[in-house]
Amino acid sequence: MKKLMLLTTGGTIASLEGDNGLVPELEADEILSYLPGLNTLYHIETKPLMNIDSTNMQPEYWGIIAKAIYENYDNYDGFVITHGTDTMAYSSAAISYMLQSLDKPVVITGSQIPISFQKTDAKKNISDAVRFACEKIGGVFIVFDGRVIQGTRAIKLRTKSYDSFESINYPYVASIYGNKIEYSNPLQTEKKKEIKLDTSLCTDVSLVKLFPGIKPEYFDFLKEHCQGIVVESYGSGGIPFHGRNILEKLNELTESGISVVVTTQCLEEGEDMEIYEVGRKVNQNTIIRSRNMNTEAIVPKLMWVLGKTHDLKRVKELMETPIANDITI
Ligand SMILES: NC(=O)C[C@H](N)C(=O)O
Repeated sequence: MKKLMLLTTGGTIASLEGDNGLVPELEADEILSYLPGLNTLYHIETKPLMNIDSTNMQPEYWGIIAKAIYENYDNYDGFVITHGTDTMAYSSAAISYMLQSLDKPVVITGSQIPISFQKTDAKKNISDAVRFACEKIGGVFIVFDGRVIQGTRAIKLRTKSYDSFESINYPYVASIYGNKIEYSNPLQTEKKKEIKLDTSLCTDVSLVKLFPGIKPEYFDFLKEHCQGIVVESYGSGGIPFHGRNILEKLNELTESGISVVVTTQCLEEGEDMEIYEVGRKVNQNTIIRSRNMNTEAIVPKLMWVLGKTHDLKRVKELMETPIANDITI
């Protein structure tokens, strides 16, 4: 019988109706009690870590989750984390950076409807997550509505539907049909690896979504408060220089030692700053290219990289190096 650890952090899945809306209340064992059959198939031990709506997730809590897995790694065949959906994609990416060289599955799941409700997606999602946590595959994954998504590639696309999560610029790792798992690509045999934990972060990071008319002065404020800035530009990755000159501001930021990553507001296909003048004018030697990473991965990756170095060249190198399948071009 496979031995798994269930770590709980809160979210809708653990919520009850309170006087003021849904609040995470259920403890790990209470969640499992809704799925009595699971204990006959798997040996599951529980570890409650926190009980929060994931809207309240903080970067420091990612480290708590990663450490808990690291400390228990040798004693289990796989790990399941229950988590709210709102910031699940950020957490799955962050844990993918903090915990590397995994040769066992770390599976994050949650639900759109509490497990305590009559009609709920929670039971299916936990059953699927537990099933996938028994696989011989290493890495961090989100399992939701029968889809297995690489931890660095997920976004929450829908606020209410069961198929809330999508995999961006990367195929689903697998699909789950009851007890059957269908992989999108043949599984590579995993070599025994030495798990690595690195939870250091610099949280002085900002995310800016460009819009026509955005004030350059906004970046003066960020210069005083940030070590790293992610700019969600438009389309293939251009930065405006007419009228309100944002390009000039980004150059000022990098000159003062701040790391600037350019990505795109388009969800699919990533940036390609080679195509247009508005992209080519961006200084490719200093500005960090995000290629086809998604924002939910770029933000925690930048915090994680800045936790190691503030040297602009080194930050650029690390950010542009694929980790846990986060970049494929
Ligand atoms: N479906 C959910 O889990 C949403 C909830 N607000 C959370 O992220 O914790």
